[in-house]
Parts: sequence; C-alpha cells; structure tokens
Amino acid sequence: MYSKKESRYENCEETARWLRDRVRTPPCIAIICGSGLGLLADTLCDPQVFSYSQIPNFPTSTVPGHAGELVFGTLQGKSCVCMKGRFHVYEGYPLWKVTLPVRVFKLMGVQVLLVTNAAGSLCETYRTGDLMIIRDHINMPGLASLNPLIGPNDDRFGPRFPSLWDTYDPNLRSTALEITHRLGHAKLTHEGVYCMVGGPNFESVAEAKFLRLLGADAVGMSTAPEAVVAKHCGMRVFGLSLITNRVAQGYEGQEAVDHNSVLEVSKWRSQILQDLVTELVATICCQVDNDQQPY
Ligand SMILES: O=P(O)(O)O[C@H]1O[C@H](CO)[C@@H](O)[C@H]1O
Ligand SMILES: Nc1nc2[nH]cnc2c(=O)[nH]1
Repeated sequence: MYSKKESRYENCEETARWLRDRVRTPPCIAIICGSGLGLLADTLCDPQVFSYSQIPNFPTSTVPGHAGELVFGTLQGKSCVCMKGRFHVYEGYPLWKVTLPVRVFKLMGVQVLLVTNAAGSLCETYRTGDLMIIRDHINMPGLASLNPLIGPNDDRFGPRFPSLWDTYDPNLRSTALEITHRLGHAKLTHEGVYCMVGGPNFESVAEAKFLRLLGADAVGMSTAPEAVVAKHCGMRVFGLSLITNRVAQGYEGQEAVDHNSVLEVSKWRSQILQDLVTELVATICCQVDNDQQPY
C-alpha cells in the first residue's frame, strides 16, 4: 500500500515543476470534477490541457466519466486548475497516488480545493438531482487504517496529527448556501455528511442502513482522502455532492443503481453544479504564487 520511494516529497516536486514550467499562470484554486462532472473544465478561459498520461508520476483515469485531463485556465478571472477525472482506490491505486495531485497543486501554489462528486443519498429527504454541500465526512477506509497520511510524515506538507474538525471551510459553505438561494436552487440544496466507502460495488441494503445509522447523508467512493490531504497541507476545502441516486434501504420497490445512470444524472444536473462552483470561485480571494517557492 505504502511505498516510501514513490510517495516522497521529491516526486510531487518533480511533477509540480514539470507543470509549472509549462503553464502560463500557476493556479491558486484547484477543482476536482467528479463522475460525469468534467464539463466545468470546458468553461475555463484561455485553457491549457494536459493528458494525465503526459504528466510525470501521474496515474491514468480508468473510469468512464473521468476523461483524464488536467486543464489550467481562468474562471471568473481566477487562475484555476481542473482535474477532469479523479483517481479511486477501487481502481487499484494506493491512497498516496489517489491524492498525489492535491500535493502537486499545493506545491504549485494552490490555496483552495473545490471537490465535487456523484453520490447516493441515504437521507430520506434528498432527491435524485439534489445538491449536498459537504459539512463533514466519514472516511470509512480511513477508520480502518487506509488513510493517505499513513507512513512517515513529511513536515514540509503538514503535521503528523492534523485536526479535521473544520476540514470543510465554514465560510465557503455559507457563501455557497447564499449562492444557491440567489440562483433559485435553495429547495434542492442541502448540507450534510458524506461517507466514503472503498467500492467498487454499490451498497448492500444492510450496509446502507448501517451508514445511515452512523450519521451519513450521502455515500460515494472518493473525496475524503483528497480532503484529508488538502487539509493536512493547509488548504481551504469545499466539497459538493450531486445526488445521482437513492441508496436502497429496503428490499422492495427500489431500482438498482448503475454507473450509467449515475452519469446520466450528472449530465442532466451538471449545469446547476457548474453555476454554483463558478459563482463560488468569483467570491474566493487568493493570490497567484508567481515566485518559484517552495522549490
Ligand atoms: O466520486 P466520483 O468520482 O464522483 O464517482 C462516484 O461515481 C462512481 C460510481 O458511479 C464512483 O466512482 C463514485 O465515487
Ligand atoms: N458508494 C456509492 N457511490 C456512489 N456514487 C454515486 N452513487 C453512489 C452510491 O449509491 N453509492
């Protein structure tokens, strides 16, 4: 799971330097696009696109709906990088690799991470197509020692024992809520707890009931490791789930979920999600790190 050689600071530095040598403006905001939600990246102005396969040390995307491209450009005048496709543990990647892009972004000067995902609803009042602003998460693999911070701690990234009580930035959350009201989406927006499971199977009924009892409002197979690593290295984090399906908590009258239906709902609702993220980016104050620090 953990490889000292491959997860070291110098690898992230090499990738960051490779990108920084090529991008016109280093980013101050990073956006990770969830399943089927990559269209946001197409709205960046003055884009520069890199296929993951070109980038040193980067994994490649293997999941439909994750194009496998890094797009640099500006959104609302802010210098951004968008991951059109993320990495998941179920693809066979170790957690340090799943989260490597976040550390690379940190070394490029990113201060704010916006994470989106497709998720199933466990909360009775959420409907398919709703949005959930992530207030907190339950990192199920993390609780069982599958945590991206396991291994020798490199203090250049962050402390050995980071606190996670305020991982999802309260100011970004309240600003996002205001925006959804302004855009007329208040009725379909919730704030709740995202639970990450390893996947790739969707939940059994008993598992879904168990996760609900634990306090989870939505469940997916990503996001928590990225948020943990971003918080560890001092970034502000905002998380947004698109509810693509209801998770069955009974044995009758439920429709089975599959990845195609997840992608269909993402396509249907991606404009709403894009509008919210775009408006949120407009409110974020951050400075482009133009000097070559920290390397
Ligand atoms: O979390 P994202 O990448 O949005 O993808 C979600 O959608 C896929 C299942 O359809 C899983 O990968 C789940 O995590
Ligand atoms: N684990 C999990 N991931 C999802 N991603 C989208 N929907 C779901 C779901 O119902 N369960």
